[in-house]
Amino acid sequence: MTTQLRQLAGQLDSTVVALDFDGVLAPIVPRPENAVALPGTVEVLTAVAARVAKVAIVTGRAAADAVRLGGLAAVPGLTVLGHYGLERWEDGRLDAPGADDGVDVARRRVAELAADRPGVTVEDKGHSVALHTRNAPDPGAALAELRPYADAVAAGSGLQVTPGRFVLELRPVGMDKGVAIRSLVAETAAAAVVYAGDDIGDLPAVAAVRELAEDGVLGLVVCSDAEEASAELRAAADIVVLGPPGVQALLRELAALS
Ligand SMILES: O=P(O)(O)OC[C@H]1O[C@H](O[C@H]2O[C@H](CO)[C@@H](O)[C@H](O)[C@H]2O)[C@H](O)[C@@H](O)[C@@H]1O
Repeated sequence: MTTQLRQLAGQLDSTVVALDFDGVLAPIVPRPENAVALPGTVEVLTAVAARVAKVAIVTGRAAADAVRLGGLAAVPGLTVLGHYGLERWEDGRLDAPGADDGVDVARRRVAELAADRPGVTVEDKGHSVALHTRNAPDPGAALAELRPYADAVAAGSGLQVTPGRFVLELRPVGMDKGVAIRSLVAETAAAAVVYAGDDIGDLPAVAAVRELAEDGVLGLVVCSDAEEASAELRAAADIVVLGPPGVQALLRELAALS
């Protein structure tokens, strides 16, 4: 048994378990549309959901995409917060905001940026657009070269840039995974929260877990590690496991906690 998990014994029924999708439940693959949750994900999430106050997926993906790619509709009581918390999916029902004019502007500019850069692709997520460089000849160099252009497009369209694993996301301001975590804890009146992530976009969730601890909410941060995982998140984590298989093993331990 992972030592840190023992702290949750006796209060699992007032614990929120919140998990990122890509790199945490789903192994990273070259093309976003081909990502799928690791086999066994639905089963382990179902087992955890039966023990805790709430299991939630908090993702940069559109909520419906994460549900579809993960087969997550089969998990009873699951909440999926998409677009870093802008969207909420529950029981097959999706609450989402209206279209953002800034995203419409950015969509056109981002397509122009990708057009003359080999291997750079655009993921249009509706409420945000992402520039992916994983398939460029030098993904890191392409990301660095594109960053100032993405910043300028975001500034001109009232959006923010969230960098990630060979990706630059242009998305509305005002929402992040920290806001999402605080809402989940408040609405469940949770005494403990576990958050698992791997990337820069997860850092606000880590900050929220630490702030909640000051109010007496027990917090555990899990890093789903990989060479490209956020070094800051790895350093801040209470538990470091190796990628989605490591996360799944940890969730199995959590579900079996007595
Ligand atoms: O918050 P998350 O659930 O971690 O989502 C973050 C972004 O993940 C996806 O991109 C990443 O995964 C892709 C599939 O494995 C990979 O090809 C890409 O290089 C990664 O950056 C997703 O495509 C984005 O929309 C998410 O925001």
